[in-house]
Amino acid sequence: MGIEVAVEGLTKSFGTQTIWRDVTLTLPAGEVTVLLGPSGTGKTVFLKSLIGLIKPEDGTVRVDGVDMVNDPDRRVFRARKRFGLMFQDGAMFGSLNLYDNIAFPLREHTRKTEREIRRIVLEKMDTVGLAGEEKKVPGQISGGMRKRAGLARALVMDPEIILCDEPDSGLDPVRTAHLSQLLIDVNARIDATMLIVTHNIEIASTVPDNIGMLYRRDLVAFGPRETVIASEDPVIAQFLRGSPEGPIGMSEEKDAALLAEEAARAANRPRPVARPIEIPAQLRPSPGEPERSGEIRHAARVDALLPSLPHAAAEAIRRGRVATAEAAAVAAAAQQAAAQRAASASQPAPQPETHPAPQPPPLPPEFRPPGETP
Ligand SMILES: Nc1ncnc2c1ncn2[C@@H]1O[C@H](COP(=O)(O)OP(=O)(O)OP(=O)(O)O)[C@@H](O)[C@H]1O
Repeated sequence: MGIEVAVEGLTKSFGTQTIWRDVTLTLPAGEVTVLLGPSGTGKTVFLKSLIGLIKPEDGTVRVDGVDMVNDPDRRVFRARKRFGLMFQDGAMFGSLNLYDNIAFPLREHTRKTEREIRRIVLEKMDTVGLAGEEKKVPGQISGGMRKRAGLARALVMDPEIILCDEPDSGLDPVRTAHLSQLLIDVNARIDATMLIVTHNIEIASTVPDNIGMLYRRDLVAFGPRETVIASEDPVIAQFLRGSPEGPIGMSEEKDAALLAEEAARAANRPRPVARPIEIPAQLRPSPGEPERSGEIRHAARVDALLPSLPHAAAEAIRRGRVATAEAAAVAAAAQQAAAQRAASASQPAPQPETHPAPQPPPLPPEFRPPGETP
């Protein structure tokens, strides 16, 4: 089970350069959170601050009673073992094969026997789809495999919190989609609290329970994925659309002259037709994986927020949930059909059978379309 990470009033500078100030957020236990932000806004610095590798000047990061910013090194070092870290480049030792790279934290930080280490390493390599690749060295494998090896290494110490720094960097869209699914499956299996730093809008809109965004030295958004995607804030909307138009410029922020020029250009264009907000379905665990308990807790929090949201956002959340439930029903039907095919292939005389169509989970009353009864 994952544990909560509570960040309060965190401020970090290097010399005269303020990276971010007064950042307050909570990574809810067992949920997946994505941290977005233009390049150079200090996302990696934030990850390093959570594990006490970088010390902010102000604020606290509390992990089960330990303050990773202000407590003595001994306590911070012990608490750091509860984190699993997946670095951008995989951070593999080039001279060690994958097995030894993944075994490294166990040999370094535990007194486990080689037999126990072998069991754990092979299990984690299997989890990330690298079974049989133990002897390869990092130079012999693709970027996607290196990422998965990095994830396997992050998992060997049974972390309660997993931090992933740009897990998708350098990956093609198909491998990024596989990695997204893998992260969701890992979350379903071990219920760890996860924080993923990424620029990838597809990951941000379909993977996490929560989204945070850093911009101009502030945390400008933090909340459930649905409410952030439905936000009308121009910075968030521009980032999620990946559009050059808006307050975010080439060097993080645009100057006033450029913004005024853009506004004048926009005023001369016909107004675009307002489109309804769309909240994509969230990825679900693969068939055979457990349900994510983080997802259930997250849904309850979103329910509590609904009455305070603008009508359009609440409606978009309702449609998003219907889409997620429909996607789940389609996946369940496909799984059932595959199981039927497998069963009939092994039977000499298949019997025709009828099955009721899978039902999506019931929606809470405020999500039901008008006139629909449960
Ligand atoms: N140890 C350090 N000493 C001085 N400045 C640093 C240090 N580490 C990071 N910085 C500065 O902090 C700023 C934020 O860096 P960081 O790598 O956290 O940004 P980021 O949001 O992760 O960027 P990207 O999305 O491009 O990876 C940069 O200006 C960087 O130069």
